Amino acid sequence: MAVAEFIPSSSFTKKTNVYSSQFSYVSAQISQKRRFSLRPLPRTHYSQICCSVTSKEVQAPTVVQTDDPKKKPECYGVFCLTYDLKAEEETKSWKKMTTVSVSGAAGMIANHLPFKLASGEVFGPDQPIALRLLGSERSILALEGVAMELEDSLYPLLREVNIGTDPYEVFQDAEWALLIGAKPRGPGMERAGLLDINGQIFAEQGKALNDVASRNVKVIVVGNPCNTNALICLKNAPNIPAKNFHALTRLDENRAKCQLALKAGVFYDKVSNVTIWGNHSTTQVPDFLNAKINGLPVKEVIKDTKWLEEEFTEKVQKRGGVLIQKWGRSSAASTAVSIVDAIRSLVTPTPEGYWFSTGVYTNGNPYGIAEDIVFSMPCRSKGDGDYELVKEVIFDDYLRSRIKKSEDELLAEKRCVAHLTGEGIAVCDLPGDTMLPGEM
Ligand SMILES: NC(=O)C1=CN([C@@H]2O[C@H](COP(=O)(O)OP(=O)(O)OC[C@H]3O[C@@H](n4cnc5c(N)ncnc54)[C@H](OP(=O)(O)O)[C@@H]3O)[C@@H](O)[C@H]2O)C=CC1
Ligand SMILES: O=C([O-])CC(=O)C(=O)O
Repeated sequence: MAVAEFIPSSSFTKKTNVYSSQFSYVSAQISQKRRFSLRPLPRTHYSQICCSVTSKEVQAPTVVQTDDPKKKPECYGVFCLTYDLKAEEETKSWKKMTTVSVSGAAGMIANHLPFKLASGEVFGPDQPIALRLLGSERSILALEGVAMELEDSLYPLLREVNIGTDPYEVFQDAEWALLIGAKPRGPGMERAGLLDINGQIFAEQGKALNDVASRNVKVIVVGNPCNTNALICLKNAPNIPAKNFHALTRLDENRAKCQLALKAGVFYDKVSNVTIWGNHSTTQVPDFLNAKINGLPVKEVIKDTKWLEEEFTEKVQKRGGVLIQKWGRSSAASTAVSIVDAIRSLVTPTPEGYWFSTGVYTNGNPYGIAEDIVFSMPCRSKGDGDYELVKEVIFDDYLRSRIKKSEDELLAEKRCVAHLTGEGIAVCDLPGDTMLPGEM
């Protein structure tokens, strides 16, 4: 019985490909519901199954005979393979496969992210996933390399890997779209130029998502400038709820937690309720007024207000830039970790009294922030992929004035990309200090 056609590694005939034999083999077995292997077998058994494969067919694995019949009750053929039956039991409790599309999949962040997604640490140990990786003509070989490494990692939950260069193919039925690919900034580059070039990418990808992704796809925009790119993306995807689009500001939240922990002399798990308000730029506002350390307001633990308003705030705002100076490239591993955190926060119920930051579409927000932009705000989730805004936050003049600055910046960015959001002619009047973290 032919259940899978083996595609040799490195063989790509179409723009989007199921990558290599391992994955086509595994997915074909799922659809056939074969008794003997509903998921990749444990390492020790894997080669046994592989070796029984002819060029066109997957055949039943060779039955393992016991030397001493007394040791094992009578069994017949495939029923001797008790470990496989156990595997079937395990996979029975698995959820339906979820499809995750990742753009910029051959870049630095993607060096880390797909492996975390495949490991089960993001969506859970019972959530099989299909990974669809988007690259370009210039990165297709590197993307093949990513797929090979995924293959060699033997992740049981990773059931399919596709790579491709056409977002209309790679985003097909995506339930999660992690949009990382964007042109990096260069020295002397005008901000407006960056918005325009990267904006085009997100306009195109928004259209593709609109046409082919799941109607309830959750989109996390990472590529900078992520807030306005997320706005462009959602405006080009009118058939997907605007609420489903996020700009990644979780890295900023994590950075802020780290700085507060350092100052207070506590481990960072004691720091909570840190909101990043506004833009993922140097106008972002790490909120120390509502944040907590060991359940107490930060200001009761760190009494140095000058430090909080000046040093702390600036440190978080400019952390990306300082890192670029040290590393010679922008944060990649910690960004991947923060994407994991951002997804987990949406697929896990937020514990009572806590919240997390994410950049979301302003549409009836309770804080008086301008509508129709993507603004980072405090959110909670029931764990269903959706979120609600947190109402129990307080403001003072300092916080309000800082939030206003970030709001002004985002409104200016929005005017600058009006041609990409279908709102007329672009007018770029960006304030002078709208450099992205890391822009030098
Ligand atoms: N929101 C946040 O917290 C953070 C955001 N970022 C942003 O994430 C993005 C990706 O970062 P990182 O993975 O380190 O970057 P890399 O330069 O390593 O990879 C970026 C990828 O983007 C793709 N890309 C798409 N369009 C273009 C284009 N026009 N020119 C050049 N490359 C393009 C490229 O892949 P291909 O050739 O396949 O298209 C490239 O591999 C950047 O915009 C970065 O600023 C980074 C850190 C934190
Ligand atoms: O500035 C960059 O390109 C990377 C970035 O967003 C960050 O590290 O926060």
